[in-house]
Amino acid sequence: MQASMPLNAYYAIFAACVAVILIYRRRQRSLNLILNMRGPSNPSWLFGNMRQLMLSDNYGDWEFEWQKEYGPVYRIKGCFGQNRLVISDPLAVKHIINTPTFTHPAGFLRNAAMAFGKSVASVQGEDHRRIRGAMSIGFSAKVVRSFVPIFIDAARKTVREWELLCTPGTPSTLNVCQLLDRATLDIISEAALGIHVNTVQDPDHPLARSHTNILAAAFKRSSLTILSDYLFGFIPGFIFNQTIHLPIAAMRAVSTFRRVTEQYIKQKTEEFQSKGGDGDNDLLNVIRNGRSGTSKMTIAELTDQIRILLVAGQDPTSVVLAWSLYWLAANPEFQTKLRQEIKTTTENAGGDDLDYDGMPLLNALIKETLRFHPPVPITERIANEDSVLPLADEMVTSDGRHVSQLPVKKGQSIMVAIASYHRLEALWGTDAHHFDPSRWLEGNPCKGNALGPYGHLLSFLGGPRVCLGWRFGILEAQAILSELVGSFAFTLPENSCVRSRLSGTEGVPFDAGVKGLSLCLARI
Ligand code: HEM
Repeated sequence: MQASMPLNAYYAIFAACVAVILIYRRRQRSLNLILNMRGPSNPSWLFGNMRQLMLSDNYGDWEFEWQKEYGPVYRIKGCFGQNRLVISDPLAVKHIINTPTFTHPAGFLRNAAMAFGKSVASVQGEDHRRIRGAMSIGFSAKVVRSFVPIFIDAARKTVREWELLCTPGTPSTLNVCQLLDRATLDIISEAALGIHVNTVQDPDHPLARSHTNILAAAFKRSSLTILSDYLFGFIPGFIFNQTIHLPIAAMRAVSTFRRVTEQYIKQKTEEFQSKGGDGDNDLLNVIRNGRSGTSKMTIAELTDQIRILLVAGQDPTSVVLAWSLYWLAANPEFQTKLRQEIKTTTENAGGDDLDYDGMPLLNALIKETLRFHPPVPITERIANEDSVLPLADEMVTSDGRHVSQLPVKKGQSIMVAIASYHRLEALWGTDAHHFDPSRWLEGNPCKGNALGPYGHLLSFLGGPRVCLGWRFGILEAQAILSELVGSFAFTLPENSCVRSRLSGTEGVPFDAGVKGLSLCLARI
């Protein structure tokens, strides 16, 4: 016979169980700092805060407000309730970009591998060190300087095309992005491969068409791409690799780009061999001839590197040029002074190469543009093992604790907030949210240590995966802007309504809701 327990005892046991669960969960919560971090409320279980972050009307609308409210380290929600960290704290960023524990997410690496092959952007560890080591010879200051005539030639062709499009004597409104995109594509095709595609004058070159299509496919941003970027990381590799055969525009664009680039590189290689190993001074040849021994790349590997250069080396520079022209149009006084600086420097050079680094206004404009509109405003990393992030400033948790370091678990997603880092008032001053190139005229305006290679900016990231082409991009922007600003006066059209929107990984200008930038041009 069963002994019966009084009802009160059941209630007592039930209450005790609930208390144990609550205490356990509370203890777990207090042990897992991420759950106790402050951050915005979650508007959707499916998308979390990702649509606010990635699809906002003006890049940073939400992110900069969150930073103001929660500081340089906070938690947002990703898809399906995932916890993500958003970090602009200088010490934590330095740790993340310099420590091999933190790598690109699997989805990014697979996408990059599918589009470009085994390129420097999609490999890790020893492979990355070897390929980067072999490529770096093509990006020394000396080699990059040898490309200046290519930069100037493309800029002058752009000037001529704009002249044809403008009505003589009156300012004409043009979408400047179209020709900036083509000029930067002409430059990278010639510098990387020695091929004159001349899309500034004829956009219908097969390489240009395949390039445009792959960018269009890769750079779409929507709720669907937010979900697919997240889910792709979970698909087994052998299934993911089959998606290339799907009959959709994006996959057709990838296959065509791979095929077309392969044809051109094969043709260049045959030329190179027929000349007994001698050839043009393009990156393909410089890198091919550069190293011996274990760091030497096979032809297949070289092909993959040229593919990534054609994309990574074109779009961000075009974005910097577009935003620079936008801010010049918005700041006529600065524009006039810059034009005078270009004129004086050109006269002093007397036909020799311009000393671009000796032009304070030009460099102030480029640095402020890179600060205010870093072409890559945010980049994701995953912790591949448990780790502890040091923090420059103490973080306050939602239960009021002050912590000076943040433990992160293996698998944690971290958004390195490049654009937010550039808006930290502690580093850049209380006017960090204002575009003001003059801040660069009296020494370096950043109150912290340099994390990246240029101007204390994070625009090129830093550490072992620092942008390979940062010198190339800066010199290209210097040369092209000198030509364009020396030839045209730029003003904003009436009712100009330009926003920065995320397209792929980049914050590009959108004018009245459409990708591009309309400016009024008048020939000087
Ligand atoms: C002003 C223009 C540019 C900006 C702001 C820029 C920015 C960046 C950033 C932020 C990264 C790191 C992305 C990440 O890890 O998430 C990167 C990587 C890279 N960039 Fe640039 N970039 C520019 C121009 C160029 C140019 C002109 C080239 C080549 C000619 C280039 C080639 C590369 C390559 C190959 C990588 C991958 C490096 C690696 O993973 O080791 N970039 N760039």
